Amino acid sequence: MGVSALVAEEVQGAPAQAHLDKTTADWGLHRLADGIDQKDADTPDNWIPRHPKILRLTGRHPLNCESPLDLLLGAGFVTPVSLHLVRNHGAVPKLDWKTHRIEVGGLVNNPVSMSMDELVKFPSITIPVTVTCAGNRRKEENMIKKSIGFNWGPGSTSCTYWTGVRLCDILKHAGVKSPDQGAHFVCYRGPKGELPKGEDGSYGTSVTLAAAMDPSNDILLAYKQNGRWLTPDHGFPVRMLIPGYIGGRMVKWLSEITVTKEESNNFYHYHDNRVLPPHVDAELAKEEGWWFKPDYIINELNIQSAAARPAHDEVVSLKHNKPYKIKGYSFTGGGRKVIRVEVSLDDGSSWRQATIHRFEKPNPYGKYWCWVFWDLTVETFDFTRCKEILVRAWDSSQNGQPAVITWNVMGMMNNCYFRIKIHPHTDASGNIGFRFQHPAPIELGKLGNMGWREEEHLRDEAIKTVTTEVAAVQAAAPKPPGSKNVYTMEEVSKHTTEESCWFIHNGKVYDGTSFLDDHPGGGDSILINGGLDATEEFDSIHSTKAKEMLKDYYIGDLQG
Ligand code: HEM
Repeated sequence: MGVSALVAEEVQGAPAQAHLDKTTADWGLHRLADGIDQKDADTPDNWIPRHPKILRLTGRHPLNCESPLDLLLGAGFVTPVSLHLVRNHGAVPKLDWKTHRIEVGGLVNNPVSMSMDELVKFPSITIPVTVTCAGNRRKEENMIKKSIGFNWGPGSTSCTYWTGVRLCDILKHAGVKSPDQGAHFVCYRGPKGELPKGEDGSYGTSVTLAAAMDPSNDILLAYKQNGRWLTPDHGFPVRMLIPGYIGGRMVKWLSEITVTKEESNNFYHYHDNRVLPPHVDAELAKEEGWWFKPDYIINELNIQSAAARPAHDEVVSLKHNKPYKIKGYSFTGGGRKVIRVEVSLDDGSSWRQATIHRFEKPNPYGKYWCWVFWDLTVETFDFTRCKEILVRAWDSSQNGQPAVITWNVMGMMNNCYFRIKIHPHTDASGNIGFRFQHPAPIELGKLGNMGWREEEHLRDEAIKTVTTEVAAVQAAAPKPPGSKNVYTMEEVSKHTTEESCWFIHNGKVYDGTSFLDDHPGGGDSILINGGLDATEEFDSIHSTKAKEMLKDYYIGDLQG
């Protein structure tokens, strides 16, 4: 069976409902995306159906997306696969069920090369798991200072059923050696040559052998999501699934598992998914070897909560005092339980307890893998007495959320209080009420408004611009059209190939040709912007360091 046949296949019956309250999942919603989005048309992913409403966070390619909060939570406890967040570092590999193999080796007595047909013969389990990118809510951090990661909103979390074979069963089958015999880690990776960096261009990482062998952790080689074979974006034909861990450890397109003495030496294991102290920027991290200090790795998710209602830019009338339901999600990591969600309408002086809606039962070892939804009913007049809605949660280890952000260079694990500002609002007919403003939503509000952290950021940036860039621009004499380094749009649009690839950023023309092979985001992401204005896409993705690098590729200005 080829990829397209598998993707198009009908639901194979809903998965076992062992951990689910049957009334909560609307299986009718769980259809896959059924068409090629025009945004993918001229990218290497032009064979993958994707939902038109996903929010693309790194332009058209590679796909990194989350869904608008309203749509995500509106879909219920189980997220439709087409709305599930996607984190791709490059083009999606085109793999075939029939030829794909998983090699299991290293410190094992019987190395195994396993086909997919062989893998699915092992006993499997089906469990609901919330998968979250460690960069969830990174945009809020980036508004304080740009990290090296692109903007994620609060929607980079999703919950689906996953079906797969336990990693511990596969390791036992291969005759895994014991810690006494030097076995301490399980390393695993996707296909070689997939990504621009690292020795073999694969995305790989590791977990401890102790975690891998513990059946209470439910670590799976997953091959189905919501009852269907995986889609290409989610790792077809098989991926690692580690409940309660950050998404970055759940390697897709799983190709090799190796039991080792040391943790993974893959480039992405060290240079991704770390929380470094706030004084460490990208340069210092490299200079002082911070990427290799073992204490800064992140595995288990931290306690998190966010509100979907009131939505960003939602307006509530004050004509009558009415009940209003504030609602959102919360999750935590490591199998812990979310035990408390609290809302403050008085700047944190007092906290009201929200009602938690829990849809899963713990696994047989008492561990929880899924988000909860919560709500709290207040009265609209309550909003007259406050400027902000604050939300925070607690888990069963008494971990709470901090009030403020601690910035880190990768912009990861931001779980500060979710803060929604409340502004007085008068509509066109003179009715008074309130408008709500989220911190840093990915899409603009209906009224065209941005988040409050973005507004603060823009104010800071504007001050910097006035003092530096504008002064420099004013000092430079304007160049007449047709002179050596002023280009028309028509001229720029001719440079779209590997031999000559130009693009525009903020009215300046850049020649990215010589950087195609070395670009950390892959040559394709620059190529598909060849001849175009890439300002918006470039700014949403890149760090300050990357922006500084641009000047090396500057060749002139755009006419006008
Ligand atoms: C010569 C121009 C460019 C330079 C110097 C450059 C530099 C970089 C650098 C240093 C990174 C690593 C992350 C960071 O430090 O921000 C990166 C990542 C990336 N860049 Fe560029 N870039 C260029 C052009 C572009 C263009 C035009 C696009 C498309 C709009 C693009 C898309 C990406 C993507 C998708 C990533 C990967 C993000 C991820 O997966 O984390 N780049 N680039």
